[in-house]
Amino acid sequence: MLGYVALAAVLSTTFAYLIIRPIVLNLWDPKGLRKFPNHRWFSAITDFQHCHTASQGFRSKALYEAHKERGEPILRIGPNSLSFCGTRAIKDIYGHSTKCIKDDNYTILSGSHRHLFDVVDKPDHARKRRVLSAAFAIKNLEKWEYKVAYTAERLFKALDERCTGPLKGALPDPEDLTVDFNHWVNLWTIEAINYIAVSSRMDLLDKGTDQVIAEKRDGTIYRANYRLSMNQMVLVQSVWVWDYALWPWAKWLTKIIPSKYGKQWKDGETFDDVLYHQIAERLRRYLKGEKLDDFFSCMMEDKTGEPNNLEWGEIVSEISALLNAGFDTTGIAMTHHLDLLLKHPQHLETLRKELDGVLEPHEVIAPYDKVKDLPFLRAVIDESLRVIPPTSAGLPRRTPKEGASILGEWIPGDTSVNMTIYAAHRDPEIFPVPEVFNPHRWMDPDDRRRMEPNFIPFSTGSRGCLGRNISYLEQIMLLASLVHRYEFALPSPSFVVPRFEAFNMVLGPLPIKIWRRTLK
Ligand code: HEM
Repeated sequence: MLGYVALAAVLSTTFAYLIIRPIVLNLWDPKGLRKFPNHRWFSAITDFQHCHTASQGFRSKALYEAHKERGEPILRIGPNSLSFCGTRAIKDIYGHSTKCIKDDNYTILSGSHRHLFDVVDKPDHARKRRVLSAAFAIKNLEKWEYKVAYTAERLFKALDERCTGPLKGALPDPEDLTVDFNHWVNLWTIEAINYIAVSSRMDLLDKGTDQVIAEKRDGTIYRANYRLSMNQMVLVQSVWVWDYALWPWAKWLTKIIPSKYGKQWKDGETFDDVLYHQIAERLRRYLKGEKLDDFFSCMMEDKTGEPNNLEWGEIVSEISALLNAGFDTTGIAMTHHLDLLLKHPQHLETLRKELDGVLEPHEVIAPYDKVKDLPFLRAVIDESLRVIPPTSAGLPRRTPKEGASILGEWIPGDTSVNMTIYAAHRDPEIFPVPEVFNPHRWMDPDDRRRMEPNFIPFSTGSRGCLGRNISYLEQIMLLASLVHRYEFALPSPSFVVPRFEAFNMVLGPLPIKIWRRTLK
C-alpha cells in the first residue's frame, strides 16, 4: 500500500514538474518570450522538442528552413531559448563587443577542470587564451610544417598502396573503391594533431584503424577506438543536452534504458582515457628530460622559458580540448573539399592548373610556402567551409543579466540565444545563390572583403577558433598535395556522404577510386 502511495506521489510530482509547471510559466510569461513565434508546437513548453529536432540529424538546416519558410528572423526553440536568422545577429551574439557568454550546455558537459573551450568566466577565459595564443601564432605554427608533412607522407604511402588503374568508362568498378576517404583523412588528422600537440608519433596510418591505447587515471591500460569513441560521445550528448535542468536525468535514463543511446554512452566513455594516455605519455617524456617542441611545452613554459605553473588537471584538460577540437573538424572539412570538387569537375580542373603551375612533378607533399597564397586553392577551401561548415550548428550563448539587444529586439537577461553558422552562410544578399558551390565568388578582393564578416566557419569574436591557422595550414598542404598527385572517382555522381550534425558534422564513409596522375 505504502509502495502505491509513494509511486503516486512520484508520478504526480513528475507530472506537475514536467507538464503543469511549464504550461503555467508559459502563460505567466515573466520574461516576455511569448511574443516570439514557436519553432514547433511544444517549443515554449519543453526543451525536449528541440532534443527531437537534434535527433533528426540536421538541426541547423531544420532551423534555417523554418526561419526562411515562415519569414521569421527570431524563433523560440525552447522555453528559454531563441534562434536568430539575420547576419546582424552574428555581431550581437558572437562579436568582440558582445556581453553574451557561453551558455549552460558548456558547463554541464565540462569535466573537473575547465578548458579554453568550455570555460565561461570571461577573465578566466582571457587568462587561458593568453597562455595558448603564443603557441598558435602563425609564425610558431609554420615551424611545425614538418609535422604536417611527415604525417601527410604517411597518408600518401597508404593511398599509394590502394591506388588502382585509371578509370575505364563513366563509373568505377565497385571493387576499385579501395579508399574510404573520410576514414583515412581522419586517421591523418588524428596523427597530425597528436604530433603537433604532444609530439606523439602514432601508427594509425600503418594499421589503417583508429585503435589506440587508452589509459585510466589509475594507470590501467586497455584498447579503445579514437574516432569511434569521440563520435559516439558527441552523438548522444548533442541530442539530449538541450534541457539543461533535466540533463542529469536524461543522461541517467538514456544510459539505463536499452536503446542506441546506451551503446553510444558505453562506446563514448573511453574517449577521455584515449586522450589521457597521449598526454600522460608526453608527461613521462617531459619528466625524463626530453626537450620537445609542441603545444605541451608551450603549456609548461612561457616564451621566455619561465614555468607557467599550471595544475596537472588543467594541463590535461587543455591538451584534451586541443586534441579533441583539432582532429574531426579538419577531417570533416577535407572530406567535404574532396566531395565537392569531385561533384564540380570544372573547379577541380581550375585548381589542378593552378597547382601544376607551382609544383614540380616529383613533389609529393606541397611545401607550404609554395601553395599558401594560391588564390583558387584558398577559394575552394573557403567556399567548401561556407557551403557546408564542419561546425554548422548554432553555438548557444546566454544574454547578460541586464539583457541585450539582438537583431534590434531587446532580449531579457539569462536567455539562451544562438544563430547557426549554416544560416549565416546562406544570406543571399551577401552570398548570391548561396546553395551553389562556386569558389569564384572568393576571387575578387572587394567581394572577399564584403563577405568575410559573415563568413564564420570558425565562429568569431573572442571565442572564435584558436586553431584556425593550424587548420588552414593542414588543409592547404593536404588538399594541394592530393589534387596534384591523384585522380579520384566517386561511386556515382549523385553519391551523398552520410551526415549527422552533432556539435560538429559527423560524417560517414566517402568511398572513392583513386589512381596516380601522369605528371610530366
Ligand atoms: C576546419 C577546422 C575547424 C573548424 C571549422 C573549427 C571551428 C570552431 C568553432 C566554430 C569554434 C567556436 C566553438 C564555440 O563557440 O562553441 C571553435 C573554437 C575552438 N577551436 Fe576550432 N575549428 C577547427 C579547427 C581547430 C583546430 C585544428 C584546433 C586546435 C588545434 C581548434 C581549437 C579550437 C579551440 C581551442 C576553440 C575554443 C576557443 C575559445 O573559446 O577561446 N579548432 N572552433
